[in-house]
Amino acid sequence: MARISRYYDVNRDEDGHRYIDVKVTGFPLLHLPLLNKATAFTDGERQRLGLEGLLPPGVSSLDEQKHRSYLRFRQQSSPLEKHAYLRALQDQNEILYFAMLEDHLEEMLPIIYTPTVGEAVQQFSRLYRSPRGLAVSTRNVLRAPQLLQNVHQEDVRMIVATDSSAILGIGDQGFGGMAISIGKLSLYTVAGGVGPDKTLPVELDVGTNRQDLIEDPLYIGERHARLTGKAYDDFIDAFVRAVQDRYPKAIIQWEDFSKDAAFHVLERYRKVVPSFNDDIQGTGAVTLAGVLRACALKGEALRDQVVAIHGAGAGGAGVAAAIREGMRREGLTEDEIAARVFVLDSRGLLTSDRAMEDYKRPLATPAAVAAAWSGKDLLSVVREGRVTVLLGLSGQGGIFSEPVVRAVGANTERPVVFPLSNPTANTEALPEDVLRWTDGRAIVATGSPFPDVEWDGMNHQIGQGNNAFIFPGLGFAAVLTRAAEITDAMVTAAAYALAEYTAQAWPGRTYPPTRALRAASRRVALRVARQAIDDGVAREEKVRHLDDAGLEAFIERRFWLPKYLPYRTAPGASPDAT
Ligand SMILES: NC(=O)c1ccc[n+]([C@@H]2O[C@H](COP(=O)([O-])OP(=O)(O)OC[C@H]3O[C@@H](n4cnc5c(N)ncnc54)[C@H](O)[C@@H]3O)[C@@H](O)[C@H]2O)c1
Ligand SMILES: O=C(O)C[C@H](O)C(=O)O
Ligand SMILES: [Mn+2]
Repeated sequence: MARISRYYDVNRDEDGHRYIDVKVTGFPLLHLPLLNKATAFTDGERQRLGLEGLLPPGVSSLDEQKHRSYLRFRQQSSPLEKHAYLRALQDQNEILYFAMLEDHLEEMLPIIYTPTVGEAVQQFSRLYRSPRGLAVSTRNVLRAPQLLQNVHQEDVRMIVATDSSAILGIGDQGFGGMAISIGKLSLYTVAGGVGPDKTLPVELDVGTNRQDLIEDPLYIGERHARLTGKAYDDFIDAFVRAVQDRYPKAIIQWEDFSKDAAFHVLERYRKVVPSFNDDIQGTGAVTLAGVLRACALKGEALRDQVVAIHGAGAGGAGVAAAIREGMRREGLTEDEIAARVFVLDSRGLLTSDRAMEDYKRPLATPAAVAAAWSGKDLLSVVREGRVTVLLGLSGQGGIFSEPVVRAVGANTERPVVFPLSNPTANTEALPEDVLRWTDGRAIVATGSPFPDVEWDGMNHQIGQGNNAFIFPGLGFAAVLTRAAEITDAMVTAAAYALAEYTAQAWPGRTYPPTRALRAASRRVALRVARQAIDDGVAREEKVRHLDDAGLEAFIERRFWLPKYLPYRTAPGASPDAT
């Protein structure tokens, strides 16, 4: 039936129940993370699969295994130790890993994902224990088709690929960026319903410009400067072509490419292979959603706001484009928008009379708008532009200083301040400072998780404005509809879906709590799938004529859940043969 892996398939018995046809038995079976049930193998399975004597005699249920693993998790002494523990569990038994994650999502999300994943990236060579995903590097990219053949999965649908040139706000990380691809894909499974057998994390190791990494004897990546220009393009071309040959149904998420490469790679491939850039598009959508919610909490419209975006890289430019689109939908003209959305890079406000990279041009403020201002730095822009919404995507920890935040607070009763840079140390301002400097009037959301803030007897929930609320649902919808392309309208639909879900389920908040990530992702998936159908890019026949209820049921049925299935050996397979 479904071709899943070189090592197993999933079939249905006479009664329609799913079971796994294993082609591997004995010791190797206990070392394949997608197949290993460990102590949950039943006595019958142990006898049939050549496992007798290889496991302790006690047979555990998944619940008992979860309990045991959770106790061990709690004994780890630091977030990084916890991360390493969960990664090791993932590499031993993926069903158990995801089952536990599902039960403790809010507690474990900051461990497998932002912020701890940032540390895991930096320590990758030191933490490295076992292989996961695909490492394409300058030494093997010419054999990319063969590398893809070496992957055991037969039907990969979701790929997260990074060249590690701009990981979170911590820059070039060489091979360590693989931890980000792995972490994002865990969210695809736990929040987005994409089975782990359908996911593939990829590191595109084009080198690193970090001399300290190149000289570190423990570093496990390529030890040379990054490829640039044609050599870089040839590298990515070879990867994309090999993916298309082996996995024609795969969607690619480009992750943490530094600004120029981010835009270049997105534009070069988005019509070639269904793909999107998470930092540009996912971040744009999640920020638009949160700002729409903040406006609703203020009792105002987006079109009434003046927005400053600090940081003009992949994230900042994506956010600017999304906010502009939101204002367009509320009826503002291009000229009106240009006078309401200000983008700053490290040299200050982008104005049309200034030198800047091409991708920034469409975001520049007409020179006339700011001609009379006393300065083009952040404080001047906030004051003289009368900014009411301040968004941080510069990766510069603490750059939203007290005067800047107070200045936003002087322009509006409810200032909206979102320091969105990750990880925690790169946050532009601490939520409690923002609330203190605005006498508790600010609406605050951050990219990394922060606890609630008590101010003047009031509890302020700090929303997590992180693209984790967008990409799992966006990618899942693209997978389910077999989208030929990920259109801008699909990304925008994701933003409005998140805002709609939050308004209904969590009315007082900018973003849902992370324990609701799965429910939020389902809504995102539903709206994005609808948009894919409306845009004519859905290649999956089965979804094209479904109404919303039908589409929702389709998504629900396909949402992967961590459960052990019974095992049979394929006809002809004998114990210990592979
Ligand atoms: N919350 C989220 O979901 C989310 C998503 C994407 C990115 N981010 C964060 O945004 C930050 C930037 O990421 P990126 O992918 O855009 O990186 P990038 O390398 O593409 O861009 C960084 C940009 O920061 C700006 N910058 C640097 N120093 C500055 C300064 N002193 N003043 C003003 N601007 C300055 C520059 O314009 C630069 O282009 C990171 O910290 C990242 O974690 C958050
Ligand atoms: O990885 C995250 O937490 C969000 C975002 O993609 C980032 O680069 O910061
Ligand atoms: Mn990112």
